Amino acid sequence: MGSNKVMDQVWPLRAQWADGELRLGGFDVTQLAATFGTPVYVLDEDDFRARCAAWTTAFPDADVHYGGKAFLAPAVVGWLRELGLSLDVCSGGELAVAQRGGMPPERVVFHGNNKSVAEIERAVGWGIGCLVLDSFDEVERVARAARGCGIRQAVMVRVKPGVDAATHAAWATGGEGTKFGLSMASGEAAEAVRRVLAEPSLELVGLHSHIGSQIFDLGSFGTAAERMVAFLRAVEHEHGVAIGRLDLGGGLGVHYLPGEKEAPTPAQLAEVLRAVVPEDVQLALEPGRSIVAPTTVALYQVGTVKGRYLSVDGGMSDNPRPATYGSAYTAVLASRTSDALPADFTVVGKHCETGDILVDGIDLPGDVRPGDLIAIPCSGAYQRSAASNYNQVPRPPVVSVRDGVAREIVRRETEEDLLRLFV
Ligand SMILES: Cc1ncc(COP(=O)(O)O)c(C=O)c1O
Ligand SMILES: N[C@@H](CCCC[NH3+])C(=O)O
Repeated sequence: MGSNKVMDQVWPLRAQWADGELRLGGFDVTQLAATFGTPVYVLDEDDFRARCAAWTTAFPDADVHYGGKAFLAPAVVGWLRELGLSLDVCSGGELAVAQRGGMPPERVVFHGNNKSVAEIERAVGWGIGCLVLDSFDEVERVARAARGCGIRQAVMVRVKPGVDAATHAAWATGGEGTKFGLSMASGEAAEAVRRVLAEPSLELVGLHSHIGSQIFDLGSFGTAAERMVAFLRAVEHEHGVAIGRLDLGGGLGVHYLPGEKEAPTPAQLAEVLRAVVPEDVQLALEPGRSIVAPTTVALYQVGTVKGRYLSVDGGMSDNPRPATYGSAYTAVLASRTSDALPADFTVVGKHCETGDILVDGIDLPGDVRPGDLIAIPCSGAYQRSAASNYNQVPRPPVVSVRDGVAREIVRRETEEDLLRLFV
């Protein structure tokens, strides 16, 4: 067990193996577990900041909107604000977190295929930077809300570019079959543009596409960009207007397992897009997973060891990804070293389903025992943000570590929190 087991891209940049245990942001995992309990999500704030900087450096002239759905908290909003990033939200709840975190409204973009009238009115009334229109219904609804506020609302139209990028079917959003956006091929998107331009209370500032999430093939981003640029030029030609902005969404993939070849970087994506997007078009991007996933490690305590089953104190309620999508993770014994021969374990949670598996088949020291801490890296995206209270299990906290300070940015949920919902 050497330090090399935390040198892989799946770990936060400053994860170390020191004095026989895993250290995150300068804190031993046993210390973090003693202070905050387990399960706990530990987020390395410096790593988060460095990954944001990698995007803004790779795209110095673009607007980088962090995809808040991956993981959002008011503290995160504060970091984004400081770092000059903007924010993409897709619900009233995410909007509320943006507001709590003090994000200026003009730096927020609101997505979603079914924003409620109340959400639209709230966003417009707040002075939100932009709404991304996803249907003809929304063209009318947002126009009405803007008229009601006596303003002209900046909007984009979400377009299906017809790009089927290689990823899990549930995360692919660029093809004709998706529920998101309006079809370029069928003429629906062009019709939406016409309707927007006919509404005096709407200002068409750009076009938007997002081809999906966890995508490694840069060529797919390039193809989508080419189609969107061609569409943008066609719209400009048809209507004699300049559409200054192209938002190409998020979706850059990360690796969850050690030893895989390096994931594509923002700089590599920038190279591909620079070759396609003309200089007079302002680019916007919406990375979520690629910023936050590798910054965070999930820490669990082993409760029971039964044959190959290693049961920990969390599970599918705090990380639904393996049970939902069959997503693969790695895990390490984090609280001590061991010379015991490795054995093949299945790390399972405490929920009442056989499918409540966190890591399906992993070599861990054969003497792993109750009380040990297990760390699962690359746990920052779509885990705590997608957590549930299945089996009335309270959701774990998120602790950020930086500069010798470890603090809860999302506190642990309590049973009182759960009981407060019942009438
Ligand atoms: C519109 C939009 N933008 C950005 C994102 C963020 O994607 P990712 O976390 O894969 O970067 C998503 C989620 O897939 C999305 O739906
Ligand atoms: N929830 C998915 C990603 C969804 C992408 C959101 N638009 C995941 O866990 O990877």
